[in-house]
Amino acid sequence: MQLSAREVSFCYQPEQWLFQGMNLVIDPGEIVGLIGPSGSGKTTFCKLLAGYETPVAGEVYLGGKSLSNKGYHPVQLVYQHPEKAVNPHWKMKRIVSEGWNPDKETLDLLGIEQEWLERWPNELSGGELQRFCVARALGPETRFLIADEMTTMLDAITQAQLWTVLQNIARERMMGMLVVSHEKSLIQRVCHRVVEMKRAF
Ligand SMILES: Nc1ncnc2c1ncn2[C@@H]1O[C@H](COP(=O)(O)OP(=O)(O)OP(=O)(O)O)[C@@H](O)[C@H]1O
Repeated sequence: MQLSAREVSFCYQPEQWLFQGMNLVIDPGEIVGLIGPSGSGKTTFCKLLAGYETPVAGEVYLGGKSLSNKGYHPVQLVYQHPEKAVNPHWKMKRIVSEGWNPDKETLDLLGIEQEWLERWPNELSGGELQRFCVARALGPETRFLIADEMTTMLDAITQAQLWTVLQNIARERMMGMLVVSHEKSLIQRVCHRVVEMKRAF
């Protein structure tokens, strides 16, 4: 099952195009890097792939079909700020189980300690919280993971751990990934190929 953007164009204001005619195909198990200047629309493109925004022109397909917003979304997005991606009024146990019930093996792989499940989001570090956001996104129905500056705020050890786990999962499950980062070394290390987003203006 491929994830593909075909001739996708997007603008927040009429006629003020952020990008036009963007094409991208990601194969199962493939890890693609997305780079480009600040403000070129990388995050917006990620949101289109994950179904958070709808293209103004063109279309995003998953397995040849238009994206559906019903049920568990097979394209999951994890972004830079985990604290903005969780409900502060829920304990971690409930947050991590929003889309599926992560098994102990997945939690262990991501270095999530059982005791953290009983905590509130503000009782965890950014790195600990991001591990939960990754676990939440890795349901068995996830076919593609969109990682938008996912480890930018984390220390080097946590970064390395998370990427090693995700590379293994991508290979074992044939899960495709799009990795957005300004860090060239990370992109080179993790991705099979790189595409560049250019400003439309
Ligand atoms: N909801 C919104 N409404 C209006 N404009 C927006 C909205 N979200 C983003 N923008 C604008 O769209 C442009 C692209 O933003 P986006 O976050 O997609 O870029 P980016 O390439 O991911 O940038 P960075 O590398 O700095 O994270 C920016 O100029 C931004 O101000």
